[in-house]
Amino acid sequence: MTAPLAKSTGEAVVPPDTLVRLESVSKVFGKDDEGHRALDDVDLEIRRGEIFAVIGYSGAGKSTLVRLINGLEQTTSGTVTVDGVDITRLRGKPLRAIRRRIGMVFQQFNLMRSRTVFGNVAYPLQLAGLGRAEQEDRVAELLSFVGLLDKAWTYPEELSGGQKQRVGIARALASDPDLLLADESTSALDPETTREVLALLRRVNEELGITIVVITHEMDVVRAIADRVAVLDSGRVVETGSVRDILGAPQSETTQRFVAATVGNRPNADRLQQLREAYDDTLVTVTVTDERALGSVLSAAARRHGVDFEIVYGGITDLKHESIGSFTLALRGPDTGVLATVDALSAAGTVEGATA
Ligand SMILES: Nc1ncnc2c1ncn2[C@@H]1O[C@H](COP(=O)(O)OP(=O)(O)OP(=O)(O)O)[C@@H](O)[C@H]1O
Repeated sequence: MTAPLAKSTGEAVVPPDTLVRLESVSKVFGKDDEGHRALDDVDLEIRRGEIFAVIGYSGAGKSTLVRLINGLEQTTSGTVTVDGVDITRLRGKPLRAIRRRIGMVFQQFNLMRSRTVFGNVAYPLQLAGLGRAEQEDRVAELLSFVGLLDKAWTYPEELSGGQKQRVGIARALASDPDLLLADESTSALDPETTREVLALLRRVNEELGITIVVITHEMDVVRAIADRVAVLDSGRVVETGSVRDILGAPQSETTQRFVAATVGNRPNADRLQQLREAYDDTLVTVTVTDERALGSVLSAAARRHGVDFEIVYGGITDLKHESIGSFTLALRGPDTGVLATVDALSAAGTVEGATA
């Protein structure tokens, strides 16, 4: 089963590897001057083949963003382009054609209780007018992909939350979408089931080549699955970049809060103050993607500069394909040696907070 990506219309001015682009998008609910600005001047670019996460607290505008991408809502200003087609003012048949190429996965699964698993997954195929035999083949293919072939004749209420979500994913894949929008798709699940569903979404991305937009309020989800992430705060994108960069060196206060809640390897301001009081030495926090490089810098520092070190805080965080380590070090030794060590650490990673 493959999901061939439809070709762009050719009229597009967007780069060919961009599947979704939002340009200066604002969405105001209610009257313009006294209305509520759910999204405010948002620019985003989602590339073909990636898993892109949008993270934000409740009310940040995440669901509104999803509804704009799948054409359920229209922008107040700005444009949304999907595969080269500006969908901002599309209506009727052309809009439906684009929407068929976008699959949706929901937090509450949205399965029909009166239909079996088969009936739920077959539903979009029925709507598309496929014959019974074709429906059966396709549903069998989809259910074996999500590991639920043996549950075809079961009703949703007999399934666990994780199984329900796997049915939801199978149904979303039924029409061979180019893009899957997963709106808080693991928020109703326990941690173990969350891991299973995220692993399935990764297979959807890697084996079927489907671009995925993951909407979440949990940095753990971003960390486990995404390539890039945008941080949404009160309707604005406050930071966007690779997961590695965002987790390694979060810039905005909102991002720092998300990262601190998940990663736990960077001291917060209070903890840093306690460490400063407890250690007379130079304290630095160094973030690296190659822990071995850090090890060799530190052993060279001891040898060449007579600088001793102690790890006073830190740890390693696993990302999708790599890991990042963040370590707060107390460096002690001659001033010139400590400075030379900080320089060498800067070459191995990102160094922050050198305090004498
Ligand atoms: N149809 C609507 N009419 C009026 N206000 C709306 C509408 N939809 C959303 N809003 C408001 O827009 C803001 C953003 O809502 P949205 O649902 O997009 O946020 P969210 O980040 O998805 O939050 P949550 O995680 O709680 O679902 C909220 O203040 C919300 O109350």
